[in-house]
Amino acid sequence: MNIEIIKCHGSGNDFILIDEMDTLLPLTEDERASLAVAICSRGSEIGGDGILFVQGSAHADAKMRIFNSDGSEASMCGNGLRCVARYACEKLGSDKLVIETMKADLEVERTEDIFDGIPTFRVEISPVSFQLKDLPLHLEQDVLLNEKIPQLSNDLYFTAVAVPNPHLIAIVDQGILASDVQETLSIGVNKPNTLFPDGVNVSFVRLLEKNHIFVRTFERGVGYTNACGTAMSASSLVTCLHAGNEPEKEISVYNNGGKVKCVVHHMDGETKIDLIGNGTYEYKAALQFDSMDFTSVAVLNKEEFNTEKELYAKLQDEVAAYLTSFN
Ligand SMILES: N[C@@H](CCC[C@H](N)C(=O)O)C(=O)O
Repeated sequence: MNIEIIKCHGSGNDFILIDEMDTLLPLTEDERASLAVAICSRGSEIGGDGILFVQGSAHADAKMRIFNSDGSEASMCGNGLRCVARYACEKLGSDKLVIETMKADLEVERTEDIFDGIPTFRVEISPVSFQLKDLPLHLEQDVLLNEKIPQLSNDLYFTAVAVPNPHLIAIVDQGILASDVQETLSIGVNKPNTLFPDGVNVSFVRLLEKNHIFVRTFERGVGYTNACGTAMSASSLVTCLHAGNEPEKEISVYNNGGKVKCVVHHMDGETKIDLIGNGTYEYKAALQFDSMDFTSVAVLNKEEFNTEKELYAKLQDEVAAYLTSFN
């Protein structure tokens, strides 16, 4: 079987994008999961945090399905949606589309470059829910807003939010960020456990200056990634609620792969977040598989997007220089 791919990333959160808009690949659900595990493995020639399947939609312009590198399917992926937005906008010749995702149809649009020459997309992150049943998080209460979870830590204050994939967020200082607290805690809530039966994305947020934050996420189904778009959106919201950042204003969100901007909107009792950032292509190629366990792959006709990679490296240099002043 041959599969055409585009290797792409949003803030260094990297994906293998597969176009099924015209014809679905003849893959069972189990085979989609096996494909994700095989080609996302960092030991494989490709490697990635997940697969983005871009499909046709009965009612929207296109549909995104996201599989994590462990083969689990997630309801949403913010960085991935920007890559899908770019792909679908270019394919359909439009600057603004609606993309169907597992739980919502989301608006996406091409917007002003976040850095000279870098294709940039604004994607809608919604629906937002603080109801613990929507993560799920099993506690004897309905919501968790800047509160302790004694089973996890005696010191940290957590907020739980679904956007709609599940996030657990703590605002921390540099000492905690530099420690192994996040990794230990994240591994605990992503193995069989009674608090989070479906696992959870865990983010530690450092406040830099007003409307500027740093976010690191241990992703469910993956582990540490350079960045997680839904987590950066949810973290921006949490800092508006608990740390003096402002809704309706751009919040610059720095991460280990670059930076994005988020804008938190509260309208008519509903919360939505704009996630704005790059959709960068690394290369395109055809993958040739001998068998449906996808363990052996030949990468054919590889074409690199070198200019895009060079421009993105400049954004990363600028981010590194900014972050140095907080060390
Ligand atoms: N990296 C993504 C989120 C991918 C899904 C996540 N690991 C989950 O299981 O919920 C993003 O950019 O939002």
